[in-house]
Amino acid sequence: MINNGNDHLSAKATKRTIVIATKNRGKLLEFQHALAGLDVAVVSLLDYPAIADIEEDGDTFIANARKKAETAANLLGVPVLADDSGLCVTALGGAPGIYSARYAGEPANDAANNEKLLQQLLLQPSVEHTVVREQYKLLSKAQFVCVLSLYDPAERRFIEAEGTVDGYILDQPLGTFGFGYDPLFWLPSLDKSVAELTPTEKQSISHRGHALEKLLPQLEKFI
Ligand SMILES: O=P(O)(O)OP(=O)(O)OP(=O)(O)OC[C@H]1O[C@@H](n2cnc3c(O)ncnc32)[C@H](O)[C@@H]1O
Ligand SMILES: [Mg+2]
Repeated sequence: MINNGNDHLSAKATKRTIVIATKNRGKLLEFQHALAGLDVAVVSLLDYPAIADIEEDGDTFIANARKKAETAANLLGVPVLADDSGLCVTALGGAPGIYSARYAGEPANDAANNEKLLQQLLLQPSVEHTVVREQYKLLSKAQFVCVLSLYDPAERRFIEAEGTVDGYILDQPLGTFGFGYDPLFWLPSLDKSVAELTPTEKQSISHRGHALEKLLPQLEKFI
């Protein structure tokens, strides 16, 4: 158990608590929403300021998810779940991918990332221009990817799941819900952007929702 001098914080890492190795408030809200029915406190690394930022220097989503989960779990002495996710845009050869959070540089900034994404796409000669809702254009196919990894320090093992969702990149933001690239991600199956979905709707269709659904049967024994 980490000794950060705050007993009330250490006390959070007990039974009926799940720690998510994230500092992203948007992700945290989604986990809290998805796990609300389990009567479990969902806390994040924002609750443990003594834990330094974990460098995401892996080449893959899975490597980064494992590193975040294992590092935090070993420090806290409890199982920890990590999420490494991102946006892969076909016309950009899969970019920003694992670099999605800091696409426009440090510190991470959703608005700047979205602006950079549109700039990069508009430089591409191959961009598609299907029009939706009369004034929105679709610029490229894209996929959101989410890899979840839970590390259990007692058994020294990982449990993992991946989820994806396919869509298109819009030429301008649409909708106010969610976080990150949600206002630029169009779902043809719903005729909506991800940022137009309620938390429940996003969970039912998103990369994170799909990954969590797969992981849940194994996750329940840790919470
Ligand atoms: O590493 P942590 O602390 O969890 O937070 P992070 O924001 O750095 O998270 P990642 O390293 O996994 O990078 C994921 C980025 O991909 C984007 N992203 C992932 N899931 C998304 C979603 O559901 N909606 C919109 N953008 C998303 C968004 O820009 C995230 O910052
Ligand atoms: Mg990150």
